[in-house]
Amino acid sequence: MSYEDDQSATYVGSFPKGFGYGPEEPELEGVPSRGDDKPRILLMGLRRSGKSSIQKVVFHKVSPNETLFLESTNKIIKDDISNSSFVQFQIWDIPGQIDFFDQTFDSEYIFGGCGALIFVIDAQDDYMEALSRLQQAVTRAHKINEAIKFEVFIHKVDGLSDDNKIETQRDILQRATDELADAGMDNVQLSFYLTSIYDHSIFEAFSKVVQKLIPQLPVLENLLDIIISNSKIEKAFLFDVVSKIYIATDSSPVDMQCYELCCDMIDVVIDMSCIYGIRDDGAFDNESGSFIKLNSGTVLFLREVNRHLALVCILREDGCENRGIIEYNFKCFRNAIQEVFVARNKQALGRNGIEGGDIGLSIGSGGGTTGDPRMDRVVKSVHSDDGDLRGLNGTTNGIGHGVMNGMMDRDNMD
Ligand SMILES: Nc1nc2c(ncn2[C@@H]2O[C@H](COP(=O)(O)OP(=O)(O)OP(=O)(O)O)[C@@H](O)[C@H]2O)c(=O)[nH]1
Repeated sequence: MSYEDDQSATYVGSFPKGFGYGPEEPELEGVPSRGDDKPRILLMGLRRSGKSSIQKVVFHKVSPNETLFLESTNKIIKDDISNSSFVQFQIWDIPGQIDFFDQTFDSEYIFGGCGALIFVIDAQDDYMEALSRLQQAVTRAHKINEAIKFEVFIHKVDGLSDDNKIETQRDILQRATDELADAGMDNVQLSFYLTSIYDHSIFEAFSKVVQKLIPQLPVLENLLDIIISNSKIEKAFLFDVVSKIYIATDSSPVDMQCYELCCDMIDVVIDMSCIYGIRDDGAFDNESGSFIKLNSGTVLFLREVNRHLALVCILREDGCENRGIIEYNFKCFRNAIQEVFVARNKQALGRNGIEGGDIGLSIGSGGGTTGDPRMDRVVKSVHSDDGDLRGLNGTTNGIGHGVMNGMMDRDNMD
């Protein structure tokens, strides 16, 4: 068994040249590349279950139909996904025929540095063999590395009716947990997802897998909660633009249609930028953004956070009467994200500056401080009794920022 890097997997298929997973954004300069110590995601499952297709569709913009004739993988393919600071990992595509008990399979090495193991089960096929392989893989991997997150993709569900999907998921979940219990591993948690490369389900599932590997997730979620509550936004996603996986969202539940709408918005903006953008490499720059009103009374708002990250929000038309406040709050949000990057970089460099953990703690504690003074400046848009829109300084911690308050106060402006 050879462990070669797949050179062909380092560019982004149909995306404009220069807008792939290129070098990290400038703010990461100086941070040593962590290479093999990046979180590793293993893609496992029987042959032809769809592992390579998933990887190609999600991270290399291959269209689902192009996967129809993919050749079977016969060696471990490593794919380095080094995008924004929050999206950095390796995906290892493990061939379906691999034997975990073979001496050439270095399970200590493979499972040892693994953050998540995705096991793909073909829901259109008989899955009994897949379930026994799943149990073998989980048992082996858990013995070596108890921290691994186990994610089961019940895949190719596009071929099943809605009732059949639910029934298949219930059956697989039941059997998989029973088998693990029989093997004395009932303490191991498996997460199940219904997926298909022919719709957004695979992106949604991958989003959730990747989020579990982002240590700053609670911080990001909190920042999103703050911006939505202060800007009359209904739902906000922080997207990795290239893959269209969302690396964080606010704490309200995710509705699949909203997610799809936001993905479509990214496509529209990228397409427009590529066609009419002034830069040769098209796509995103720090002025990228868009405000789209739909005839349903919904408004989509997209702003670039950095070269690979975008904030995409959904709001009601009456919630964007004062767009200035939203734009202003977005700037606070962008600065806050920037500070999270800085903290992360400092951590990566092992310096004793701001520590990412500290930020996470102070936000997560709900004690009122965001841990990030810039986010405390978020301006809250509220309707006063007389119907006026007023800008108030952030109520997240009660820390006053008189200047900002004065700037955004509608009465003062009048
Ligand atoms: N209907 C349907 N077909 C899929 C889906 N995902 C993958 N396929 C098809 O499944 C077949 C096998 O996909 P691969 O990605 O090569 O499978 P693999 O698991 O990597 O296979 P090995 O390399 O042999 O381990 C291809 O013809 C894909 O087009 C899906 O979501 N729905």
